[in-house]
Amino acid sequence: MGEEMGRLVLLRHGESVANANGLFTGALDVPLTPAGIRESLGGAELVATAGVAIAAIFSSPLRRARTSATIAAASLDFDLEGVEFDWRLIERSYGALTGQSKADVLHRYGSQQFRHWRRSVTGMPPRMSEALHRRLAAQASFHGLPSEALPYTESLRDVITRLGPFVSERVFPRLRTGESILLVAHGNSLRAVCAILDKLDDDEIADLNIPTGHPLVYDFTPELTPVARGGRYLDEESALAAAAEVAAQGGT
Ligand SMILES: O=C(O)[C@@H](CO)OP(=O)(O)O
Repeated sequence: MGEEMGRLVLLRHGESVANANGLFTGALDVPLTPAGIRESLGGAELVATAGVAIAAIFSSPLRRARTSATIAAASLDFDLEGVEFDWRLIERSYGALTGQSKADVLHRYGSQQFRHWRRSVTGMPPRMSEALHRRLAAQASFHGLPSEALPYTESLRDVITRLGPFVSERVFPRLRTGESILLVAHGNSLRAVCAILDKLDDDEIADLNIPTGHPLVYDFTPELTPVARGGRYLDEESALAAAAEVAAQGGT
């Protein structure tokens, strides 16, 4: 039965400089750290070893995802020119929190507000200033993208809304024809993809954390329901330990 359906592999970019410094990143266009480069390579090698024949790679156009997608393409012997970029995979806009220290925000506003902004479905960080918006829009990765690619702030619900059409227009049709896909994106844009695939409720979304560099594989029934809810990490034990570390960022 489900054998002819393609597989979907979700890969969060490797550790970025902002991740390493404990900053809210969102639309900040930061590079990977050396450890993040190694993580991306390790993640791609796991996909290659698992024998998933990737027919399409979609990536967020932000630098940290682009680098990870490039590393993955090279390890999977996938034509670099064939990597497709889609702005809808960009990280959730963290509004005025962009670039701020998670520990400072936690200290200033308390754990309830911190978790509401960071993990709830409806929580919206305060809107960013015009000056910050101008500075972020001027980053090279945003050149040529539509204005919707850089909202002044965003809830996870907004990210789910922008990714719904991406999943139904670009992902599902290829899975139906048996093509396997690699999606390279960000912690919160991938949480939104999981929310769509698994039809997660608000509490499940709030508890979901995606670690950097660990491939998460979904297999589907012909009705495009995940065979295993939540998918399966190729390196389950270390991925779950890394997800717990993400959950604890900022001291929560
Ligand atoms: O800072 C961010 O943009 C995200 C992902 O790196 O962090 P968080 O896990 O706190 O949502």
